Amino acid sequence: MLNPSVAYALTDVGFTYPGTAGEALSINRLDIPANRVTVLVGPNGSGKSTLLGLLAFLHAPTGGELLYQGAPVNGKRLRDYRRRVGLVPQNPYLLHDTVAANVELGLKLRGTPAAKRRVLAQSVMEQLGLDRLADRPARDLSGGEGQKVAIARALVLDPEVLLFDEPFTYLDKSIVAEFEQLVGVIRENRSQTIVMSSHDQLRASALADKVVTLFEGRVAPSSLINHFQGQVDQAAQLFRTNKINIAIPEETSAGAHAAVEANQIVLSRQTLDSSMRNHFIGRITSLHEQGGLVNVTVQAGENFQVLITRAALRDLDCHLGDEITVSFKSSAVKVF
Ligand SMILES: Nc1ncnc2c1ncn2[C@@H]1O[C@H](COP(=O)(O)OP(=O)(O)OP(=O)(O)O)[C@@H](O)[C@H]1O
Repeated sequence: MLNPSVAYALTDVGFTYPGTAGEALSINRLDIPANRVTVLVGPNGSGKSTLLGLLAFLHAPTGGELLYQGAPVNGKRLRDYRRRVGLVPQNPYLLHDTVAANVELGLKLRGTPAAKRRVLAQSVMEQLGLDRLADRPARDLSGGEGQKVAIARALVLDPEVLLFDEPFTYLDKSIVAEFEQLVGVIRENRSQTIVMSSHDQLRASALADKVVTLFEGRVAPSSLINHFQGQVDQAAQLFRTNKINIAIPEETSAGAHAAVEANQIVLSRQTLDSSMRNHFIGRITSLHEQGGLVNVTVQAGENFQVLITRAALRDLDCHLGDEITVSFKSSAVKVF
């Protein structure tokens, strides 16, 4: 049944690049909410660009079912669907022409009259601070400016979905702030579906209504901010990395990866007397502000990243290099 709050629904979706042996993507179940911001995070090669390619209808899944607004997407109608979304790729292709001509490109291909094209492009260029560059050859632009042109080219078509592949890669700090503002406005208006990929999990989380973590082509059960490799010792109910042993939920049987959300970890000066089964004593190796919270890195055998409020940090009265205990429940550990 059509659920208007879901833009894309994926069931058992697989994708294999032609001529390759293994699946680049294998997703059991994933909904992308409509008119919300979804961020895809995950390490290099985890499948973010491949998934964006499916959501942009560049290619059809090689297995499973992809529904867009409740309708199944198949190879035949990909071109029609493609017109409804705007993809800004990691390395956008720019024409040997002016910035304005590049921004107008999609409109031109759709047969929009020249006068209307100019008005629409002008408005988007102003919004992105590109208007002063309108007559410059696009090929002479910096990486960040080129990325902005590609963003403008997608925005000007007013698509139902905007897809951004690693928008932070080339953007310098001030442009990132502008981009975040733009996404914030679209998010508040609830007028378009946005899906973007990012390496920067914490920055992306601050922008997102939903964060999807990909790992080896699959959707991971947790973010990978605290991600450890090792193996399960089921008898001892432990996940053993080669540095520490982490208490895990009873029912866990196998998995070579364990992850704990940064906000599930508690910091304390002394080891807490609590029901939490995981306690590791370590030292603070970095402290920095992140989206109104403080990101504390603790080296306690493994590196742990913990997000706490500024008030909590003040109460703890801890500083760089101090000894500190990280604690979390076994139920906070996701093994996969
Ligand atoms: N055109 C292609 N042909 C064959 N294999 C590909 C192709 N593009 C990607 N792959 C493979 O598919 C897997 C997923 O790659 P993808 O580019 O989707 O990951 P990603 O998460 O976007 O990575 P990155 O963060 O490095 O951009 C990788 O194993 C990659 O080598």
